[in-house]
Amino acid sequence: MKTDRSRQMLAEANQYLAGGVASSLRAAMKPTPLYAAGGKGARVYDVDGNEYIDYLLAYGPLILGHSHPLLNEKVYQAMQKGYTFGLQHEGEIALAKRLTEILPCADKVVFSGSGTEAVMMALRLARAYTGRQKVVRFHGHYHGWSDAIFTSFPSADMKSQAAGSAAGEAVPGTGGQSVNSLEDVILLPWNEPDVLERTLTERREEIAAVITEPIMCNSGCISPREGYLEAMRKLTEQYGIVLIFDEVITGFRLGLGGAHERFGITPDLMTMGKALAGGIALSAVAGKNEIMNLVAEGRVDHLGTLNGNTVSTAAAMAVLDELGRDNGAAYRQMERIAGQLAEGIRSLMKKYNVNGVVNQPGPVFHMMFTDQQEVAHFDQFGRRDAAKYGLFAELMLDEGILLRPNGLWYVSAVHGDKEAEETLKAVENVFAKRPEFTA
Ligand SMILES: Cc1ncc(COP(=O)(O)O)c(C=O)c1O
Ligand SMILES: NCC(=O)CCC(=O)O
Repeated sequence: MKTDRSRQMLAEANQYLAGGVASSLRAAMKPTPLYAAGGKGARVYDVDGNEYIDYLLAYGPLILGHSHPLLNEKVYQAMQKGYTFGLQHEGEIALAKRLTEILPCADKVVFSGSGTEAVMMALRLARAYTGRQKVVRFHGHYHGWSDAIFTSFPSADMKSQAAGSAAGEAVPGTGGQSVNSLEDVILLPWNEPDVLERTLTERREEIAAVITEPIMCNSGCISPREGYLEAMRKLTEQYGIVLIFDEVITGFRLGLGGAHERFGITPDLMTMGKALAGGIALSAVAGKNEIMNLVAEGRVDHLGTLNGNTVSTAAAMAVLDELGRDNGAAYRQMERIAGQLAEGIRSLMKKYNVNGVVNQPGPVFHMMFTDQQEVAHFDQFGRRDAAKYGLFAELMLDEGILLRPNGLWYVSAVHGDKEAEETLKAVENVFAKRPEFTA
């Protein structure tokens, strides 16, 4: 695979763009960060003329794949009237109404630009609502890069998360983060009901919110243990603590109603982003009236110049139309293809004596190389062979498959049998050719 042009462009970018890439994670791609030339459907093309089946999907948003005709049409139509007004417009009412119809937890919503902002807003609402300061979050989860909650990127560096773990202390994850920013954050291991119960019971007077990914997609796509989220719901309710589901990944991906609909557990607040507008910047917080009305009452400020702009709201309506069509055909398709891939990879692991685990809760899954039988806890995720997976992702590029270097795969509604078949062939080629994967 040729990468000359991408390498040249990175060298040029480095002169003007700090770090060369637009989000720090992207620098990790081997053999070099790639430059996109375009994408169509499930495929993406780079500037060296390589074509890939895309499972990076822009880190999650491209749930309808690249350049989807309906999304293009609706965005173009919206642009003809104006990109954004700073005035109110019909599209934001339509989308807000639609979200309250499809999300079980949503009486009302507010719009913002990124998942990071949605999380900031949800935490603010929770503190205002309860009059308390502390927030419980968990090892291995990621809730955006704001000072208020950032503790390092889980798959990139486990150390800072582990450092304070015994004391429930969260440690700032990056240079420049206010050293006091996490004073109000209590960091706990996830999927441990006893630890949660003890902490919430002992510190209930101080805790405003518990924030969790309903499935730990950022670290191994680990599912909650039986009864864990139910216990979390029950305890938070009992102690008047706001339960926030961060559904920036799971929202619109595990189903139109996200993970909370799938699990039948209604959080007080939910954050969403990524897939919501199919690749155009838009995020939102949804929740129950009691909390969301703090905005209407002027007790919580919610701001953002581009919030609810015409282009992003039109894009989201198109995404929701397409995902809701034919009684959720898109979800059946994504589930089927993701299941086929996960099962196929597991059988190839067996066939070639490769030690590994694939956790596949839905159209997002995590593939790991490890000697362990299962990865059901963050500690087990920490023991996977991340470097080996990095090599695998690099070798898959040669086979025409674009993967996120950390093991997380996203499947879109336009990935079909042909893509799945080509992909499994590619996995087989890598396992067959390279002895380092065989146990
Ligand atoms: C669960 C979760 N929450 C929040 C975020 C932050 O979203 P964004 O990158 O749009 O700021 C992400 C991913 O980036 C995420 O995976
Ligand atoms: N799930 C976390 C991400 O996808 C982060 C993407 C980014 O900040 O570039």
